[in-house]
Amino acid sequence: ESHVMHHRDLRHALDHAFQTAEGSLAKQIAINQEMHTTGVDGEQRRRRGHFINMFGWIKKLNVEQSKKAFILLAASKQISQLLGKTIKELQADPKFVKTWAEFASRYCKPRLPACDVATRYRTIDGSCNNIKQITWGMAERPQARYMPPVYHDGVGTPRQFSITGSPLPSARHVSNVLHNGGVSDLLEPVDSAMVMQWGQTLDHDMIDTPVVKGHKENDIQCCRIDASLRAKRAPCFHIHIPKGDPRFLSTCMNFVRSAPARDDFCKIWLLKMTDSGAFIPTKDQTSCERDVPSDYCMKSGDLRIHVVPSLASTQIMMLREHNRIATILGNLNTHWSDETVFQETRKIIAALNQHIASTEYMPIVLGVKTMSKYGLRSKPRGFNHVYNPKVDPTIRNSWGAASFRFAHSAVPGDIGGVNMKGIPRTTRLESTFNKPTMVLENGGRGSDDVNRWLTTHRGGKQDRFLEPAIRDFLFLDDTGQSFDLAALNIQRGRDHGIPGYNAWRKWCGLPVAFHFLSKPGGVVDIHPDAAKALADVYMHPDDIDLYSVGLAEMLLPGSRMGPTFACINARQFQDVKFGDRFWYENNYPRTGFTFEQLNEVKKMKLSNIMCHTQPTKLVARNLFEIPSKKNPLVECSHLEDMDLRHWKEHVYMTKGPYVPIKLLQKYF
Ligand code: HEM
Repeated sequence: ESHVMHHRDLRHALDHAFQTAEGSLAKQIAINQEMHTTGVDGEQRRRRGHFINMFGWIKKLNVEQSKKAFILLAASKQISQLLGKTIKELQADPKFVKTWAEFASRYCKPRLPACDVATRYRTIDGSCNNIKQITWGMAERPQARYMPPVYHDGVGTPRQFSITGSPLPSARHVSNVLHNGGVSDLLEPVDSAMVMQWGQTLDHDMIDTPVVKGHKENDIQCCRIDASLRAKRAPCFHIHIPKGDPRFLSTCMNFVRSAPARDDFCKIWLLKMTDSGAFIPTKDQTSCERDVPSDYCMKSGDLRIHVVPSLASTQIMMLREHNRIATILGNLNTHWSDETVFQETRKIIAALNQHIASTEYMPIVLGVKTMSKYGLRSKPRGFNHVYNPKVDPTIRNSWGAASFRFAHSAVPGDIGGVNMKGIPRTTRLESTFNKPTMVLENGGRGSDDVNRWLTTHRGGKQDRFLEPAIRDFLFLDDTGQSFDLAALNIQRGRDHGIPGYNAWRKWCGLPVAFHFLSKPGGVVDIHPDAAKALADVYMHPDDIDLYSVGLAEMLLPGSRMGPTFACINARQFQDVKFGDRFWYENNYPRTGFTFEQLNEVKKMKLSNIMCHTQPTKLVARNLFEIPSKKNPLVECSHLEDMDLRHWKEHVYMTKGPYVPIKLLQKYF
């Protein structure tokens, strides 16, 4: 009927919908202010809520965008109610879509950056990487999707029912049955804890600190009222805690935000550091807990740096490497401006990140076979020109909210340090959350001990179980309350509208499951024990939350994940690689490396960086595997190292005048 609806009536309805939405926003702001003063769920528990919220921090810049997004979502719900039509039906009506776009336009003019397409370097926010689609992969943009979302109401309420009609199990219940301890059916890995840690470091680089707890202006949404990105609706998204649960858990989870994405592996490693090589203090001293008077919260470019000492320690390693390289380049090229030294160094650090991810990290977690299938292997030498301007590198929410959280299972229950004499000590992980003490000991040299520990001790087993440190005691506070990371992940998936198991199996070209048995027609990639646990909590294989089932699948040989996670993770890395104009192996004279420079980058391993940045004399060549006969400790001086003399004012720095945009577009 809507297409026969009188134009004036439609305008009237839309007017009403937007006015109501503005009203709801005002109410929401009042609730938020209340939350801000009382903590997420009450005065006493303020601190724990504060830390979980840091994963959804609000930056001033995005508050306005967030408000607009809220209005768009509220208005789309209103109009759907007013006209008695589903969003899908409305989207199919061209007249409606046109009028909606007109009304929505004032809420969704994207703030587009001005691009200097001739620049040699990545922009800070990742914009203009793709010359035609300048926001692809840019920071602070909504996440994209591989598949349309699945919401209870088709707009934004998380899934609540099984396809059979009965209620979905509570996220905590799933966590209790599927992710709690138990004897693993998998082999003991030789992975060092650095595998786990590098994963988190990489992930935090690819998904910048989520800044908006609501979705931002989104041009797609404006034209199609596509609620694929969500707005914050209420202070709390409750996780039902089953009766008799042994833990005193918070039932309240902060809301999804459309986490911004970065297309590259490149964080701006701040140049400013303390004399002993740690991050300097930040102005905001509330982003960590200071147990010792000399502790301080660090300024690193990512608020989440304190979450575990091992994250801060690896970031410090990269900070020092940046400054080491910058010093050498500055001495080699005394006539370069500060900016040139900074940018050339930043370019090398980004390349090292991509190189280590592709040649050391991914072969372990994805496995070489999957990497080959998705074109993810770097060439041992020389260029490997892969850029394809049609590929959108934007982070997909199935990756951020589910599949790349796979390594939460490898988070060990202990964390520790190994001092210069090789003497180790360990602490329970839960006593270190958000505390910089371990890292800042000895003026920041505590991080060296942590890095030595990470590379010489095993990580947690990659299976479907999470350590109590994060499943029961995440962000434990004085009142004894905490979070369950597995439950958060499951709930987050529903919050993001991530479709269930079979939808992903189909998307990946894998057989779908009609029953819970580990035989044809069933959950063939799942061990019978795990399949039984799944059958205990879910009514139908279609319903299974992606995070849980991804962990439950048996690992592909030579990898740390099952076929469904491997498919989504590999696809995301593929998009990030092929959609990156600045991919380190690309053969572009202005923006890329010279042949010689690239080969220097390709000599490097994480062990080189470790040797450069801390007074460690002995390292294993492969820092992702604990030292063994096969992977013995060697002297740092025995490692092949990169020669930065190839960066002495090279022809590529001076060559060529400004290239007109038209020409460039043709060229790329
Ligand atoms: C070392 C201990 C770790 C802790 C304490 C930790 C904790 C957390 C927390 C609290 C969240 C937010 C949960 C939510 O509210 O949705 C999160 C998100 C996430 N974690 Fe972890 N994590 C750890 C390690 C890892 C590792 C090893 C990986 C992967 C290799 C990883 C990947 C992710 C990803 C991809 C997200 C989503 C990030 C976003 O959307 O911004 N984490 N983690």
